[in-house]
Amino acid sequence: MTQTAILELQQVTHVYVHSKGAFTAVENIDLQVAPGEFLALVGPSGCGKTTVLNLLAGLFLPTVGAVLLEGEKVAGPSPKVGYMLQQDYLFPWRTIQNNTLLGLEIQKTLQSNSIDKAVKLLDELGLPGTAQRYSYELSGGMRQRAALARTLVTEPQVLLLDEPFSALDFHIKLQLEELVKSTLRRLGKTAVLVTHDLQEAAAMCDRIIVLQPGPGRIHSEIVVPDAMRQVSPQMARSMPQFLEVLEQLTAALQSIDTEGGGGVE
Ligand SMILES: Nc1ncnc2c1ncn2[C@@H]1O[C@H](COP(=O)(O)OP(=O)(O)OP(=O)(O)O)[C@@H](O)[C@H]1O
Repeated sequence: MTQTAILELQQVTHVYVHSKGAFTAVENIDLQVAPGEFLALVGPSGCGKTTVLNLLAGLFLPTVGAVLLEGEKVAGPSPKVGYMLQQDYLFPWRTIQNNTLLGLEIQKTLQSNSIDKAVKLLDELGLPGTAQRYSYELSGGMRQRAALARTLVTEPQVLLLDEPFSALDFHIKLQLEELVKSTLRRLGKTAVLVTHDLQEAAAMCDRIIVLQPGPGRIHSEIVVPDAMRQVSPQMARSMPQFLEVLEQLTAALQSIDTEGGGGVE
């Protein structure tokens, strides 16, 4: 075990077993995520990005190998890990405040100050005055902000983000990239982002892991230059190093394509 890793995959292979047989989705994955690190997982469709995220979340256990959270073997979902998806999954019959409180209710950790905490978080995430409104009254970008509030209210150490911005308009997506990066940095969280958007990975993350399919393995990793990591995603997009990272990513995906590992998205 690497002492400094908050999350770790050790020689992880995952096989899905279904009625027609077994399918190896990912094989021999070794991966460490440092505390406070922002890691992106990219790669062609079907290379195992969501499988890796679900393994990190403890939603299922690896067929071979181990997943460690703070050095402890993961045996199921942990309150230390929050998960945010492309769809917001807000309940339409609950107010935004009560949607935000859902995680605390599930964890049975609701306290007298929980409502204040939820409302403060909604304010901080740019949703003042929405606590008593319903999700159908909000725009897609506002709903994803509410989903982020619901994920953060339980104070997870690690956030797993599975294409959380992919259903949004470009400029809303840029706004949320700014908000998520600045909020998670301020709170000192660790994050793993799955995305098909190479620009998003380059603008938001410290390190990018490129996976290749057939079965899913690590193809390469790209460390984002320090200068880009210190600034907002929007500023990172305007730096010359941004194009260099994109070129490296494109070359990695092209080489996977050439090797016949699957289509590049
Ligand atoms: N429950 C399951 N049962 C059987 N096979 C599965 C299951 N879930 C995923 N797979 C297969 O495992 C492989 C990896 O899937 P996964 O969803 O992790 O890939 P992905 O890189 O996230 O794909 P995408 O980019 O399209 O979302 C795919 O070939 C997929 O068909």
